Amino acid sequence: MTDETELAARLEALRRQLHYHNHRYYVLDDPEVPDSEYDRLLRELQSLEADHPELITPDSPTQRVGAEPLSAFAEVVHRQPMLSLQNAMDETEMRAFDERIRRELGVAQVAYTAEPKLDGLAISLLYEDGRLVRGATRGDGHRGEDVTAQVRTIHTVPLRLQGEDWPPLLEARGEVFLPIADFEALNARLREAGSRTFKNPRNAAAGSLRQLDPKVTAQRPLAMLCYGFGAFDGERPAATQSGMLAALRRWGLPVSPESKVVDGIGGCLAYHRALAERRDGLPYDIDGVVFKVDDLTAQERLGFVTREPRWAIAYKYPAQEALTQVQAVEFQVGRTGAVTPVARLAPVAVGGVTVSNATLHNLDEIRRKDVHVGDTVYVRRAGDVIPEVVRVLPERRPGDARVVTLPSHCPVCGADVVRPAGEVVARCSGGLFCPAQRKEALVHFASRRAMDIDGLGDKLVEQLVDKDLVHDPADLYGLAAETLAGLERMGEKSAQNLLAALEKSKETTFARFIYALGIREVGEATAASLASHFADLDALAAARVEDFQQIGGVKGIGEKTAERLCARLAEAGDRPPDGELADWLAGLKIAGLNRATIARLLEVFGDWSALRAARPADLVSREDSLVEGVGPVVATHIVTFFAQSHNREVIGRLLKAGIQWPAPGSAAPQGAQPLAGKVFVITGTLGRPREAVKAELEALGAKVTGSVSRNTDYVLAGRDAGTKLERARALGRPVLDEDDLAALLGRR
Ligand SMILES: NC(=O)c1ccc[n+]([C@@H]2O[C@H](COP(=O)([O-])OP(=O)(O)OC[C@H]3O[C@@H](n4cnc5c(N)ncnc54)[C@H](O)[C@@H]3O)[C@@H](O)[C@H]2O)c1
Ligand SMILES: [Zn+2]
Repeated sequence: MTDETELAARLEALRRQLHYHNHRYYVLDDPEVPDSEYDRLLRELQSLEADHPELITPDSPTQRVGAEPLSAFAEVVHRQPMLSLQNAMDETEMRAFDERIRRELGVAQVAYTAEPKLDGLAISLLYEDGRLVRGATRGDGHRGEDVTAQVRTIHTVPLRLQGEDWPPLLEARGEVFLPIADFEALNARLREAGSRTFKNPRNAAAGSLRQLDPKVTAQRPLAMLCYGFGAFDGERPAATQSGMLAALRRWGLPVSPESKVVDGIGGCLAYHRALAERRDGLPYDIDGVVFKVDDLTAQERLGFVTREPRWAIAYKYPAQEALTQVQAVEFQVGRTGAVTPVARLAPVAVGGVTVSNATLHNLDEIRRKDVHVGDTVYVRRAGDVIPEVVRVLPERRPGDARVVTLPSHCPVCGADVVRPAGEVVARCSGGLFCPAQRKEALVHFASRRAMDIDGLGDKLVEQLVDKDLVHDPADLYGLAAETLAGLERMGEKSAQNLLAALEKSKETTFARFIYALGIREVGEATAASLASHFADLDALAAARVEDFQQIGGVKGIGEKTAERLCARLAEAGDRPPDGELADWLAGLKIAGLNRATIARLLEVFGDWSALRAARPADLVSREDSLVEGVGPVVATHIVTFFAQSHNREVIGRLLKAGIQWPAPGSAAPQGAQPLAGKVFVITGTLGRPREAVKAELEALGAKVTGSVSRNTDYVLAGRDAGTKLERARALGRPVLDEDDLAALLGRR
């Protein structure tokens, strides 16, 4: 191949790619690659064309602005073309621009208007006799799309101009954009609805404005700011760009409050630098600063080139989006045991910093975005938002790309990783010994409502762990006075105090101890329920998930069906013959009661009399928690926790260190035991801590159990009592409130 054919092929390839990307960006509002990638291709084409001007074709992307208007919209021919802007990527290019302007104008210093370059899409607003008659997109610069109905839905666009001195015809130009927060909210909404999300606020703004149905546009919180004017009939109210902006503002058009006149290149650079400092905090995306020669006569003298005015420039900021490769996906374990995936990226500059990690949030997110190790991804870092993998380019996926899977074991400690059904977050179950969770576990263990170790707060835990003196709670009980006294802000005295507090903490209650273990979702109340349900720690540690649940009622029967069935049974006269009970029930044609359900119903309530005696609550299918607050998810957390041999080992050492609690019932005093032999169940919220009530009942000889059965003598029900109360009623067991109990004990 000769050099010429090679060059021609390259030019052709670049043009083809740029046309393709233009279409995705301008027509579909769904770019495949970030701007940095597009700009790289465009710059390559520009430099090849500069070296070989004879090869420039009129349809080359370097010769045009935007893309042709979408035929679904009516076409608008602009009275004055809507152009693009030349770019400066760095200070050198910016200085070169200023030098050229000064040379051509023959002046020593130029005044420029400066304003942020909002990243949205250009809009032309035509006002005739002060009324908005047309809104149009830029399109290819000559022909745009008529979006009048859509523009009318933008609150900041005035439908009528204010004041008197506006010209009979005015074309205002500005940028339609979507603030970052509204963009995030819009994407969240779209994601929830299962719709396609937008890659960035610019595409979201363009996609929202270019909706055939203006009702959709009306639901998108678009904003608009004017930065100039196009067609203008009549006398201009000012001789400068800034004066014209002031006039637009006076007529009620929104103009950027950041817009300002700066002097010379020094003023430009200072403005650019100052705005860069604030860029991350701005509520909208900007991709640079636009500088325009302020004097309108000078603008006219400078004129235009093919696709851009010669009197304006966009001095760009570093791109906030880039392409890079996912080199690995690692899992990090947080202080609370949450296992989160992090993408390790080939380092890439985004938004002015080098990014080499991006959070992937969780496994669902990885699946939704379909991220594989080896993928080329589109990363975005804008505002204060942490770098994010926006999407994958599946067409660039290498053959050896790997699917990401959740590790079965914690990468830090090796304990099982659990992710209960329906939960998004996966967690390490090695709470008591996982180094990642060490500090959190120790602080919790020592906290007042857990083991109540006075003087052992965050700061001290921090030191003990960082100095490698303590790895798990059991190590606390082996600390020596000399070791402690040597720590920062610890004297002899406080060391002695801490040792005393540790000693004192050894006398505890079963409930406190369970709570102190820091099992996921086992709070104080649940720990108390567990302590009253299980005889001892061994029983708790040996429990299986099923041991926390009790299946009640009849599977498949809901509340409505149960009520209807009971009503029909109550009004039924003759008892059907035993063998025909199933057919008879089917003949009732009760919704929700099919043959399979009937078969199960008869398994539980064998005959006619049992069935007649049943109340709706007895029939409704349910999975009761045997232990208050312990549903299937919490049960899974408890079982997995005790399944970790390291957790059990730490518990063993804690007990060996001397931690103990009174066995249930052992605290019973010798006095009168009016409740001897009575079986109580406590449910709901009582006026006093449940543990205290329980202790009192036990002191009076009662046995307190966790579930209601026919053997239950009394159910003590507090506020918001749930299934246990229902069950008590269904089984006809006496229910007491706290006043009833006091009366029972002869205290009232
Ligand atoms: N990712 C892709 O596939 C892809 C494809 C095509 C274009 N692009 C991107 O689009 C951009 C090129 O588009 P362009 O030709 O519209 O140029 P541009 O967006 O860089 O600059 C011109 C535009 O700037 C806007 N603007 C904002 N503030 C302004 C102000 N104060 N004064 C004047 N104009 C202001 C106007 O809408 C104007 O049309 C590049 O950033 C390019 O990377 C990306
Ligand atoms: Zn772990």
